Amino acid sequence: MEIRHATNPEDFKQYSTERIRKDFLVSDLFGEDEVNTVYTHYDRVILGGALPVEKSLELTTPVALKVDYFLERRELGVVNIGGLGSVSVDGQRYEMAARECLYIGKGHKDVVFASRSSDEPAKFYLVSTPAHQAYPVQKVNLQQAQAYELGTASESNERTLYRFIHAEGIQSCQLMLGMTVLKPNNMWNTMPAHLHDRRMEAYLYFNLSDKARVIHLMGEPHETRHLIIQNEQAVISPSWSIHSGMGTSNYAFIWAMAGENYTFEDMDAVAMEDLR
Ligand SMILES: O=C(O)C(=O)C[C@H](O)C(=O)CO
Ligand SMILES: [Zn+2]
Repeated sequence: MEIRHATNPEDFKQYSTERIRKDFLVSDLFGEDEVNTVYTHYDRVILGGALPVEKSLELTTPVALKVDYFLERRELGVVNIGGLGSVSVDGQRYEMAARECLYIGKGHKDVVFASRSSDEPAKFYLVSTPAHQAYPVQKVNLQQAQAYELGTASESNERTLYRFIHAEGIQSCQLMLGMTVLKPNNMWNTMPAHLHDRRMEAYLYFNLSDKARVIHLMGEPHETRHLIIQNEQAVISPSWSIHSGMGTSNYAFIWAMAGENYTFEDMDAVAMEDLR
């Protein structure tokens, strides 16, 4: 498991392109027949990917966690961005179609990822956060999730924001997770931008063609930087950073937050005139 340390926004101002990518861009989550994880010191969130092709894959316990099993003191959100598959939790199997989300609470010992077909494997994006209480395993799909229609055609940001794991949906200790899908010919997400100092956030961009890119904006509002992001790469957004993107085509992304407050409502909007 790779470990990413946290950054002070004052230091961040000096970072080169290479350093920004090294610290905040998460690539190569999805290797064939691999489970890959990245531990961030931002609210101790772990990002991961599981891509079972020829065999099923167990969620093993990285030595660095110093526990007997992965979910001993953690909870986990799983979203399938690939073909049909399943996730088994202590022997109970959950079929996972594309864009379905499974929440697995603290205390479950065995988690196994599998694909229905190696020609069109499932691809599981994982987000795990520390947990103090055991909430039940639950699954949700796009039809069942709370959906919000956001943006306007004139601002090129018409999109549907689905909330999966949140206070009025699947219950968790601190993980909040959902998916935002941009409509065709719409490229902007999360502009006007916002901050939420009580929570970090991570975005996994997907559904981009090989040549398409998202220009992701980060940093304090008066000192922004950018990352050029490819399909199925994630970006870590510290609590002091805006997180907004503009694509060369439309795309979708999975957002996940963790930290102190379990709400969307404590976000601070950033005025356009404050962006630099
Ligand atoms: O499209 C959007 O806007 C988002 O998806 C915003 C994220 O959900 C977010 O940043 C929540 O804090
Ligand atoms: Zn946010």
